[in-house]
Amino acid sequence: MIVVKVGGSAGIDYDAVCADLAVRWQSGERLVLVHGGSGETNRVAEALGHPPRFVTSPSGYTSRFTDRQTLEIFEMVYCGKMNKGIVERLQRLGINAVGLSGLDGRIFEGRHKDSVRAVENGKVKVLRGDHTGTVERVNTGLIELLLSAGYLPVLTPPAASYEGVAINVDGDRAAAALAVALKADALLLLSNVPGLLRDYPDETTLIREIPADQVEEYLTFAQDRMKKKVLGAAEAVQGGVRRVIFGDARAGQPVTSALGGAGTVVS
Ligand SMILES: Nc1ncnc2c1ncn2[C@@H]1O[C@H](COP(=O)(O)OP(=O)(O)OP(=O)(O)O)[C@@H](O)[C@H]1O
Repeated sequence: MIVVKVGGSAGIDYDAVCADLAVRWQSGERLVLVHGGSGETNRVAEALGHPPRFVTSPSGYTSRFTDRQTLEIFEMVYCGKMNKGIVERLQRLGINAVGLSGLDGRIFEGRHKDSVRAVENGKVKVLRGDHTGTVERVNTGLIELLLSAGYLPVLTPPAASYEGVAINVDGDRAAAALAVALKADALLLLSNVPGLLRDYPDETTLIREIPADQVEEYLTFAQDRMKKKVLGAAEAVQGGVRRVIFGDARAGQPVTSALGGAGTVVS
Protein backbone atom coordinates (compact mmCIF):
# COMPACT_ATOMS: atom_id res chain seq x y z
CA MET A 1 0.00 0.00 0.00
CA ILE A 2 1.27 3.46 -0.83
CA VAL A 3 -0.20 6.83 0.09
CA VAL A 4 0.47 9.58 -2.46
CA LYS A 5 -0.11 13.20 -1.52
CA VAL A 6 0.03 15.68 -4.37
CA GLY A 7 0.14 19.34 -3.48
CA GLY A 8 -1.72 22.29 -4.85
CA SER A 9 1.05 24.73 -5.69
CA ALA A 10 1.63 26.26 -9.11
CA GLY A 11 3.32 24.05 -11.67
CA ILE A 12 2.06 20.63 -10.62
CA ASP A 13 1.21 18.40 -13.58
CA TYR A 14 -1.94 16.55 -12.51
CA ASP A 15 -2.20 14.80 -15.88
CA ALA A 16 1.25 13.31 -15.33
CA VAL A 17 0.44 12.28 -11.75
CA CYS A 18 -2.88 10.68 -12.74
CA ALA A 19 -1.44 8.87 -15.77
CA ASP A 20 1.34 7.41 -13.64
CA LEU A 21 -1.08 6.41 -10.87
CA ALA A 22 -3.45 4.82 -13.37
CA VAL A 23 -0.78 2.51 -14.76
CA ARG A 24 0.28 1.45 -11.28
CA TRP A 25 -3.31 0.95 -10.11
CA GLN A 26 -4.10 -1.16 -13.18
CA SER A 27 -1.08 -3.33 -12.46
CA GLY A 28 -2.60 -4.13 -9.05
CA GLU A 29 -0.89 -1.68 -6.69
CA ARG A 30 -3.04 -0.61 -3.73
CA LEU A 31 -2.94 3.11 -3.28
CA VAL A 32 -4.79 6.11 -1.90
CA LEU A 33 -4.38 9.64 -3.22
CA VAL A 34 -4.56 12.77 -1.05
CA HIS A 35 -4.36 16.23 -2.60
CA GLY A 36 -3.99 19.90 -1.74
CA GLY A 37 -5.22 23.05 -3.46
CA SER A 38 -3.57 26.05 -1.86
CA GLY A 39 -2.58 27.86 -5.07
CA GLU A 40 -6.07 27.76 -6.58
CA THR A 41 -7.67 28.61 -3.21
CA ASN A 42 -5.58 31.77 -3.06
CA ARG A 43 -6.64 32.75 -6.58
CA VAL A 44 -10.36 32.11 -5.96
CA ALA A 45 -10.27 33.87 -2.58
CA GLU A 46 -8.76 36.97 -4.22
CA ALA A 47 -11.35 36.85 -7.00
CA LEU A 48 -14.18 36.61 -4.46
CA GLY A 49 -12.85 39.61 -2.59
CA HIS A 50 -11.81 37.69 0.52
CA PRO A 51 -8.02 37.45 0.10
CA PRO A 52 -6.06 34.77 1.97
CA ARG A 53 -4.50 35.62 5.29
CA PHE A 54 -1.48 33.62 6.38
CA VAL A 55 -0.33 33.70 9.97
CA THR A 56 2.93 32.58 11.50
CA SER A 57 2.93 30.97 14.93
CA PRO A 58 5.56 31.90 17.55
CA SER A 59 7.34 28.60 16.70
CA GLY A 60 7.58 29.62 13.03
CA TYR A 61 4.85 27.57 11.35
CA THR A 62 2.78 29.32 8.70
CA SER A 63 -0.91 28.50 8.26
CA ARG A 64 -3.99 29.87 6.55
CA PHE A 65 -6.23 31.78 8.96
CA THR A 66 -9.56 30.10 8.23
CA ASP A 67 -12.61 32.12 9.18
CA ARG A 68 -15.99 30.74 8.11
CA GLN A 69 -15.94 32.45 4.72
CA THR A 70 -12.42 31.22 4.03
CA LEU A 71 -13.49 27.70 4.99
CA GLU A 72 -16.32 27.85 2.47
CA ILE A 73 -13.98 29.07 -0.29
CA PHE A 74 -11.48 26.37 0.75
CA GLU A 75 -14.21 23.71 0.39
CA MET A 76 -15.29 25.06 -3.00
CA VAL A 77 -11.78 24.65 -4.31
CA TYR A 78 -10.46 21.58 -2.49
CA CYS A 79 -13.64 19.47 -2.49
CA GLY A 80 -14.97 20.93 -5.73
CA LYS A 81 -12.62 22.01 -8.46
CA MET A 82 -9.48 20.20 -7.31
CA ASN A 83 -11.06 16.96 -6.13
CA LYS A 84 -13.43 16.58 -9.08
CA GLY A 85 -10.69 17.58 -11.52
CA ILE A 86 -8.51 14.74 -10.28
CA VAL A 87 -11.39 12.24 -10.16
CA GLU A 88 -12.35 13.19 -13.72
CA ARG A 89 -8.79 12.71 -14.96
CA LEU A 90 -8.69 9.25 -13.37
CA GLN A 91 -12.13 8.32 -14.72
CA ARG A 92 -10.98 9.28 -18.22
CA LEU A 93 -8.07 6.90 -17.74
CA GLY A 94 -10.49 4.11 -16.85
CA ILE A 95 -9.92 4.21 -13.08
CA ASN A 96 -13.00 4.17 -10.89
CA ALA A 97 -11.93 6.90 -8.49
CA VAL A 98 -14.11 8.21 -5.65
CA GLY A 99 -13.42 11.69 -4.28
CA LEU A 100 -14.15 12.42 -0.63
CA SER A 101 -13.14 15.00 1.93
CA GLY A 102 -12.04 14.11 5.43
CA LEU A 103 -15.44 15.32 6.59
CA ASP A 104 -17.20 12.59 4.62
CA GLY A 105 -17.61 9.53 6.78
CA ARG A 106 -15.34 11.30 9.29
CA ILE A 107 -12.30 9.91 7.49
CA PHE A 108 -10.07 12.54 9.10
CA GLU A 109 -10.94 13.65 12.64
CA GLY A 110 -9.33 16.14 14.95
CA ARG A 111 -9.85 18.81 17.55
CA HIS A 112 -11.22 22.16 16.40
CA LYS A 113 -8.83 25.00 17.24
CA ASP A 114 -10.91 28.14 17.42
CA SER A 115 -8.03 30.50 18.14
CA VAL A 116 -4.49 30.74 16.88
CA ARG A 117 -1.45 32.53 18.26
CA ALA A 118 0.16 34.61 15.55
CA VAL A 119 3.16 36.90 15.38
CA GLU A 120 2.20 40.18 13.74
CA ASN A 121 4.48 43.25 13.69
CA GLY A 122 6.73 41.55 16.24
CA LYS A 123 3.89 40.98 18.72
CA VAL A 124 2.07 37.76 19.59
CA LYS A 125 -1.68 38.11 19.05
CA VAL A 126 -4.53 35.67 19.64
CA LEU A 127 -6.84 35.48 16.62
CA ARG A 128 -10.29 33.97 17.22
CA GLY A 129 -12.81 32.44 14.81
CA ASP A 130 -10.31 30.04 13.24
CA HIS A 131 -11.59 26.76 11.75
CA THR A 132 -8.42 24.75 11.86
CA GLY A 133 -7.08 21.67 13.58
CA THR A 134 -4.77 18.69 13.20
CA VAL A 135 -5.78 15.19 12.21
CA GLU A 136 -5.63 13.02 15.33
CA ARG A 137 -7.68 10.08 14.14
CA VAL A 138 -8.12 8.39 10.78
CA ASN A 139 -11.17 6.21 10.32
CA THR A 140 -9.95 3.73 7.76
CA GLY A 141 -13.18 1.67 7.54
CA LEU A 142 -14.64 3.62 4.63
CA ILE A 143 -11.31 3.65 2.79
CA GLU A 144 -10.88 -0.10 3.21
CA LEU A 145 -14.46 -0.58 1.99
CA LEU A 146 -13.74 1.43 -1.15
CA LEU A 147 -10.42 -0.27 -1.81
CA SER A 148 -11.88 -3.74 -1.36
CA ALA A 149 -14.65 -2.88 -3.82
CA GLY A 150 -12.11 -1.70 -6.41
CA TYR A 151 -12.43 2.07 -6.02
CA LEU A 152 -9.43 4.39 -5.82
CA PRO A 153 -10.03 6.87 -2.96
CA VAL A 154 -9.08 10.50 -3.66
CA LEU A 155 -9.08 12.39 -0.37
CA THR A 156 -8.78 16.03 0.59
CA PRO A 157 -9.06 18.31 3.62
CA PRO A 158 -11.12 19.55 5.44
CA ALA A 159 -11.42 17.13 8.33
CA ALA A 160 -14.27 16.76 10.81
CA SER A 161 -13.89 18.04 14.35
CA TYR A 162 -15.14 15.76 17.15
CA GLU A 163 -18.26 17.97 17.19
CA GLY A 164 -18.75 17.50 13.43
CA VAL A 165 -17.51 20.95 12.40
CA ALA A 166 -15.41 21.20 9.22
CA ILE A 167 -11.81 22.13 10.02
CA ASN A 168 -8.95 23.07 7.75
CA VAL A 169 -6.07 20.65 8.33
CA ASP A 170 -2.66 20.39 6.76
CA GLY A 171 -2.79 17.95 3.83
CA ASP A 172 0.74 16.65 4.28
CA ARG A 173 0.19 15.78 7.93
CA ALA A 174 -3.23 14.30 7.11
CA ALA A 175 -1.57 12.10 4.49
CA ALA A 176 1.06 11.10 7.05
CA ALA A 177 -1.63 10.10 9.57
CA LEU A 178 -3.40 8.15 6.83
CA ALA A 179 -0.21 6.34 5.83
CA VAL A 180 0.33 5.34 9.47
CA ALA A 181 -3.29 4.20 9.90
CA LEU A 182 -3.20 2.14 6.69
CA LYS A 183 0.25 0.73 7.58
CA ALA A 184 1.48 1.96 4.20
CA ASP A 185 4.90 0.88 2.92
CA ALA A 186 5.59 4.34 1.56
CA LEU A 187 4.27 7.89 1.71
CA LEU A 188 5.00 10.17 -1.25
CA LEU A 189 4.73 13.93 -0.73
CA LEU A 190 4.76 15.34 -4.26
CA SER A 191 4.99 19.06 -4.92
CA ASN A 192 6.48 21.67 -7.26
CA VAL A 193 10.06 21.26 -6.04
CA PRO A 194 12.51 18.35 -6.59
CA GLY A 195 12.47 17.55 -2.87
CA LEU A 196 13.83 19.20 0.25
CA LEU A 197 16.44 21.74 -0.80
CA ARG A 198 19.33 22.62 1.47
CA ASP A 199 19.38 26.12 0.02
CA TYR A 200 15.88 26.88 -1.32
CA PRO A 201 15.22 27.78 -4.18
CA ASP A 202 18.50 26.45 -5.59
CA GLU A 203 17.43 23.10 -7.04
CA THR A 204 21.02 21.88 -7.27
CA THR A 205 21.04 21.67 -3.46
CA LEU A 206 18.63 18.73 -3.27
CA ILE A 207 19.02 16.67 -0.11
CA ARG A 208 18.93 13.07 -1.36
CA GLU A 209 18.63 11.11 1.87
CA ILE A 210 17.52 11.75 5.41
CA PRO A 211 17.93 9.07 8.09
CA ALA A 212 14.55 8.34 9.68
CA ASP A 213 15.77 9.20 13.18
CA GLN A 214 17.10 12.61 12.10
CA VAL A 215 14.15 14.11 10.21
CA GLU A 216 13.44 16.86 12.71
CA GLU A 217 17.01 18.14 12.41
CA TYR A 218 16.26 18.89 8.75
CA LEU A 219 13.47 21.29 9.72
CA THR A 220 16.12 24.01 9.68
CA PHE A 221 16.33 23.80 5.86
CA ALA A 222 12.56 24.07 5.36
CA GLN A 223 10.99 27.48 5.14
CA ASP A 224 7.34 28.39 5.66
CA ARG A 225 5.06 25.71 4.22
CA MET A 226 7.77 23.13 3.66
CA LYS A 227 8.07 22.80 7.43
CA LYS A 228 4.75 20.96 7.62
CA LYS A 229 5.95 18.44 5.06
CA VAL A 230 9.06 17.71 7.09
CA LEU A 231 6.93 17.43 10.21
CA GLY A 232 4.55 15.08 8.38
CA ALA A 233 7.48 12.95 7.27
CA ALA A 234 8.72 12.73 10.85
CA GLU A 235 5.26 11.70 12.07
CA ALA A 236 4.96 9.06 9.35
CA VAL A 237 8.30 7.37 10.02
CA GLN A 238 7.74 7.56 13.77
CA GLY A 239 4.38 5.86 13.15
CA GLY A 240 6.02 2.97 11.29
CA VAL A 241 5.97 4.02 7.62
CA ARG A 242 9.27 2.73 6.26
CA ARG A 243 9.85 5.30 3.51
CA VAL A 244 8.72 8.87 2.97
CA ILE A 245 9.75 10.57 -0.26
CA PHE A 246 9.51 14.26 -1.12
CA GLY A 247 9.16 14.19 -4.89
CA ASP A 248 8.64 16.38 -7.93
CA ALA A 249 5.15 16.46 -9.48
CA ARG A 250 5.92 18.88 -12.30
CA ALA A 251 6.49 16.39 -15.11
CA GLY A 252 7.36 12.87 -16.19
CA GLN A 253 6.25 9.96 -14.03
CA PRO A 254 6.12 11.61 -10.61
CA VAL A 255 5.05 8.53 -8.61
CA THR A 256 7.34 6.03 -10.29
CA SER A 257 10.31 8.40 -10.14
CA ALA A 258 9.79 9.08 -6.45
CA LEU A 259 9.43 5.38 -5.66
CA GLY A 260 12.63 4.86 -7.66
CA GLY A 261 14.45 7.18 -5.27
CA ALA A 262 14.35 10.53 -7.09
CA GLY A 263 13.76 13.36 -4.64
CA THR A 264 14.47 13.31 -0.92
CA VAL A 265 14.14 9.87 0.63
CA VAL A 266 13.51 9.59 4.35
CA SER A 267 14.13 6.05 5.56
N1 LIG B 1 13.97 23.93 1.73
C1 LIG B 1 12.96 23.87 0.86
N2 LIG B 1 12.96 22.96 -0.12
C2 LIG B 1 11.92 22.87 -1.01
N3 LIG B 1 10.83 23.68 -0.97
C3 LIG B 1 10.77 24.62 0.00
C4 LIG B 1 11.83 24.75 0.95
N4 LIG B 1 11.50 25.73 1.79
C5 LIG B 1 10.30 26.20 1.40
N5 LIG B 1 9.85 25.55 0.32
C6 LIG B 1 8.56 25.85 -0.34
O1 LIG B 1 7.62 24.83 -0.01
C7 LIG B 1 6.70 24.70 -1.10
C8 LIG B 1 5.97 23.40 -1.00
O2 LIG B 1 5.00 23.49 0.00
P1 LIG B 1 3.47 23.80 -0.34
O3 LIG B 1 2.70 23.61 0.91
O4 LIG B 1 3.37 25.08 -1.10
O5 LIG B 1 3.15 22.69 -1.36
P2 LIG B 1 1.97 21.81 -1.74
O6 LIG B 1 2.05 20.57 -0.98
O7 LIG B 1 2.16 21.71 -3.22
O8 LIG B 1 0.61 22.60 -1.45
P3 LIG B 1 -0.77 22.30 -0.70
O9 LIG B 1 -0.70 23.07 0.57
O10 LIG B 1 -1.81 22.84 -1.62
O11 LIG B 1 -0.92 20.85 -0.49
C9 LIG B 1 7.57 24.85 -2.32
O12 LIG B 1 6.84 25.29 -3.43
C10 LIG B 1 8.61 25.89 -1.87
O13 LIG B 1 8.17 27.16 -2.27
